[in-house]
Amino acid sequence: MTSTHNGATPRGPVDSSRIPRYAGPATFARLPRLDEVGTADVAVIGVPFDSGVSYRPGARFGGNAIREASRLLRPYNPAQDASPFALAQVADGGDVAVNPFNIDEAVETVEAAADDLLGTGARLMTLGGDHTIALPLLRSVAKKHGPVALLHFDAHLDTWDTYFGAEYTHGTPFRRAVEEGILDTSALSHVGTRGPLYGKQDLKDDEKMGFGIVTSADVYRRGADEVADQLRQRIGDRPLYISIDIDCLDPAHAPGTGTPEAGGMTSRELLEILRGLADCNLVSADVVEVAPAYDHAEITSVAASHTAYELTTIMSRQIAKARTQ
Ligand SMILES: N=C(N)NCCCC(=O)O
Ligand SMILES: [Zn+2]
Ligand SMILES: [Zn+2]
Repeated sequence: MTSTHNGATPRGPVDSSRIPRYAGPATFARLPRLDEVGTADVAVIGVPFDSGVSYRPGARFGGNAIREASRLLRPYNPAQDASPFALAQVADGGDVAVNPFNIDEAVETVEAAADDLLGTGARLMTLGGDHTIALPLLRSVAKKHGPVALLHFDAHLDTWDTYFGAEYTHGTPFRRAVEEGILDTSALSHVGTRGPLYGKQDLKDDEKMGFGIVTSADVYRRGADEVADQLRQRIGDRPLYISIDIDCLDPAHAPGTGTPEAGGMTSRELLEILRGLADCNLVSADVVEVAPAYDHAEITSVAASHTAYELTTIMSRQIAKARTQ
């Protein structure tokens, strides 16, 4: 049996063969709460914040919708041949209580919460929230690891400058992050990019910041395996942060989001690309922009819960591997 960093056997999810999976309060994958286990190797947290959006609001409800949709996740992940919740202690740290009326303060609160959790040795699996929250999360991760490689799955670049004069919005986190020097600009990629822009300059600015782009059409034409291989080569063994805007998926696969764009990836393509990155040094990740009010039959939150499950599995495998070295 594997042990956690404090030597204990990981406490896993509620046993769904004894307690029906639809019963009781929803934590991610029916895992224990962080306060029930003390510390965790991977802390799943929610950030109920959507004051940075440019179009439809509602991502403040995303974290809890993902938790609800994650009740059906099972403990063994055949795609990565791993039992993520036995390899490492994964626990649900609840929500960060962020100010909905003051974006600057909310950004500070998220950074401080991430500092606290990363300080305990945990990696973070954050459930958003709008994409604004990636900036404070990256700040915190960079304090620990130095500038990190970034894989950004999104229909949008999110490297725009300001909206209505505001610097911290869901369309601007990665420009701020590059300006602050918290990203390793030799390993930055957008995946799933598509849709109309404000002008051609958007792409030129983005390229100058160091980003490579794998469009949604590239994924379709070249296939998930080839894309994952190329990304893996670019990332190497650098500390990696993965930020997943659920609108990287086609609206057919993720209707419940704030700024939908036609022509996106399938959930199968996204999951397969992630599985192809299983050996990368994933230090933390987020899944954001799930807006349940626009969802149908939990299509979006089911896709998001499986996405977070793959990311959590990658981290748990890495943690277990590091322990045996
Ligand atoms: N991060 C997300 N989802 N969207 C950014 C879109 C910014 C815009 O409306 O131009
Ligand atoms: Zn987006
Ligand atoms: Zn985004």
